Amino acid sequence: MAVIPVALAGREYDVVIEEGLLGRLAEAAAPFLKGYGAARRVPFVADTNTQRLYGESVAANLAAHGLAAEWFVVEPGEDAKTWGVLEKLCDWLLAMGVTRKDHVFALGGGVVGDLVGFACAITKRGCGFVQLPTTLLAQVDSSVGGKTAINTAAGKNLIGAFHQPSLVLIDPLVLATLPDREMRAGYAEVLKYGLLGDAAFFAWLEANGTKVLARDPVALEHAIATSIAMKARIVAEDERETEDRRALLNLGHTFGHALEAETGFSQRLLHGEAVALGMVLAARYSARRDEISVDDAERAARAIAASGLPASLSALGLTCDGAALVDHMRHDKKAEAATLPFLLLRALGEAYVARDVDLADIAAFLDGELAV
Ligand SMILES: O=C(O)C(=O)C[C@@H](O)[C@H](O)[C@H](O)COP(=O)(O)O
Repeated sequence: MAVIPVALAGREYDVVIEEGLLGRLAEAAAPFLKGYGAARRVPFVADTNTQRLYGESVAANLAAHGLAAEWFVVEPGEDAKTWGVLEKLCDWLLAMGVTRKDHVFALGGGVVGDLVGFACAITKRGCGFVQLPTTLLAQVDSSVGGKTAINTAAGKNLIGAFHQPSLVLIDPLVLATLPDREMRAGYAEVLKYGLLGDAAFFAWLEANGTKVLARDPVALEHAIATSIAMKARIVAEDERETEDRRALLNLGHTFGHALEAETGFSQRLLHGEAVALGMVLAARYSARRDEISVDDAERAARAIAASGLPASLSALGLTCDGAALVDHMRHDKKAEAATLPFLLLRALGEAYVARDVDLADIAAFLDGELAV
């Protein structure tokens, strides 16, 4: 078991990692479970998969404590992060009578967590929520740190708010049923922590990545806890991404979000896969600027490819050119009046924010990568 505090003054919360936590939800989340009305209803949001897999056991555990789980269920996938679904969810929370002192439970991956977090940020101007992440990506990344959002036609996560959860409960056992492709997509974010800030962890992942992907309990818990410890530290230092610190967590995302936009946020490229390819591009672009060696860039690409993640832009079969991808990047939330900051590498294990990147050069670089 590991407990990692996210040290935000006055709003500190814990991330608890322990096998079997979901089956003991009523005990683990006791301070945040109140229940409305005579039936003592508790609002849960899930997707059809997580509701089918865990709905019954969660409801039984709550029932044993005199509480009744009420469900708002969305379709799996990014289509749930839309205005339409958000509106229905907020109306449902209002109809349930949720107050600012209450907590909504988000049982699912990053899509459910981001959607619920944003709904809770704006319902009654802010009610509480508890993250119960069921994918590796949500466990190591999106459930922690309070970035909540929906997507719009203009791009990914462009409408949202910073709204921290009150508790994050991570049960690594739920990953047993996660499809391998989703597991690999989450593993991309684990590799990200090594690449951006911890060379020793990156080397450990090169040696132990197969065990993590095979859900070896010891390797998996180490990977999750190390990832979250870094994220918690960075979020506590720069909660709202104003000081070039939290932006480091965006390594691979500027390229990645552009690829997701170009592929229509579809199953063709999952978020973690786009980030993996984005990190390869960030590493290669860093080598193009002579900031890391070509050998190091290819070492990063090999670690990504060895995990079964996409490491070649040309293999995606896109029909667009580099300029079209750069157009998607112009919507990046990191964009400033005169420049678009890029997350690049000074070393494997040391990312930094570059403000001197010429977008025409990025387009030319991407044309080269599309053609290789
Ligand atoms: O928590 C953060 O900060 C991150 O940037 C983590 C990312 O991995 C995550 O995908 C985040 O939601 C992306 O943020 P965005 O600001 O680029 O939408």
